Amino acid sequence: MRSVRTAIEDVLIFEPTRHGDERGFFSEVFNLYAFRRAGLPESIEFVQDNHSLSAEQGTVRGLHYQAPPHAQNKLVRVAHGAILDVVVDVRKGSPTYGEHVRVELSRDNWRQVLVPAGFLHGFVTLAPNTEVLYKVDAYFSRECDGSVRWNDPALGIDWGVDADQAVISRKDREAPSFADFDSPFAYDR
Ligand SMILES: Cc1cn([C@H]2C[C@H](O)[C@@H](COP(=O)(O)OP(=O)(O)O[C@H]3O[C@@H](C)C(=O)[C@@H](O)[C@H]3O)O2)c(=O)[nH]c1=O
Repeated sequence: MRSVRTAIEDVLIFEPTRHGDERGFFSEVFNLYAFRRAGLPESIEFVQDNHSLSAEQGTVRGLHYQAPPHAQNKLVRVAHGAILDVVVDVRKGSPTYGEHVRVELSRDNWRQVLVPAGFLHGFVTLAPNTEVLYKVDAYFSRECDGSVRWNDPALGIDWGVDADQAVISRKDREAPSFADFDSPFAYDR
């Protein structure tokens, strides 16, 4: 399995092998040994699998984080459809604080992104009926669940969708601005 670095340290892209034949394909979408060899940190042990369906193209989910002590590393992939995945560094003191990477994940490119704790995460769907699956290494905590306004100009993210066209939850529409966000994460190097 290949892994690819991104412009932000610690945000990794994994490319598991897909074995195609006349029936379709087979793929080990997660193999702990192979992922460790490809760069998944030893400290990450996944405990929960999540799966979401977004019916409409142009659905935005994000930007989300879970604060300590329930901070989550996430390994994100797409089983059907496609997304533009967005990861924003909010580790205080990080040389890339406030910067983001965008990665297209799809049923066709079969890529996975590691979203480290200390990053905001969100995506916009690029196709109808897109199914996103991700592993997390801390259980969901409603109290530690937080969000930042997805299209805050201060973040300068090109989502490729206008605010009045995006399908978005009420919680995400009302999320605080980046200026009002006091990040609970620190850069620990
Ligand atoms: C995230 C989550 C939500 N829920 C519940 C809470 C709520 O009633 C319902 C829908 O939750 P949300 O609106 O937060 O779902 P959603 O907007 O899809 O939230 C997700 O967005 C992406 C971008 C992420 O990175 C995830 O970590 C998560 O924050 O599911 C759980 O039971 N467990 C979970 O782990």
